[in-house]
Amino acid sequence: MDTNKKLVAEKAVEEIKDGMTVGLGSGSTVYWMLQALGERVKDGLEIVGIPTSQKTEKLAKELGIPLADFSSVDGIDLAIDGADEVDPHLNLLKGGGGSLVREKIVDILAKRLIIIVDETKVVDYLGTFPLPVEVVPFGWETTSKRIAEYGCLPRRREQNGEAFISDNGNYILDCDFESIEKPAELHENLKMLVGVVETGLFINMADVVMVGHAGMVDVLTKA
Ligand SMILES: O=C(CO)[C@H](O)[C@H](O)COP(=O)(O)O
Repeated sequence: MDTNKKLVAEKAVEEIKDGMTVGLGSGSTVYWMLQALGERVKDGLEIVGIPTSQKTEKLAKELGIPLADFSSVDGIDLAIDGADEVDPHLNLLKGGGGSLVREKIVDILAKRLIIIVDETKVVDYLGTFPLPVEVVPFGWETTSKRIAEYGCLPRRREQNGEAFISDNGNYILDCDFESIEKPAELHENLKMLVGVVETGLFINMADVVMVGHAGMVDVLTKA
């Protein structure tokens, strides 16, 4: 399985050129992207990265990938990120690693967003993977009940028996919808709820999805 993740990650890194400011996504597929990018930087590639999570920041530093101060960059040329699900319209469900807010802030700024996944992530409808929704801790039980009215079962994410805390100091509710037929509408409705910071639905954001399967890479582009 990791062979496909590595393959697709290496293919995406070929798109990075000298002088670019690059959004660095999060997750186990992005791990391979960072490894390949670290090698290219060692060979002289000159780029700066904007990490989307503390984990990515730490790994990028270890690999010698130069990072920019986000507040000082004019724009992002290219972002490369993973996803938990991709639908036929290239809408995404993300946040399995809990980094959805920073990922969305960085990915939305990028002139081009490349998503790297293996074939297990490609679905007809989003929602088999529970939708991560980041909420502020204050009054989270109330927020959770209001989210549930949209037809899901929200569960607060736990780690080592404690509430999982995002890089932004918030909780993540994993919301089991089973199937999301209208992701754009659902995203807009959930965003309207006070207490919701962001949802893991990335609508109309990806320009390219690279899918690794059976030792090959399929490139899906927006119709
Ligand atoms: O959204 C994410 C983290 O918040 C990741 O991109 C997503 O979970 C995919 O991760 P992986 O490549 O490990 O399957």
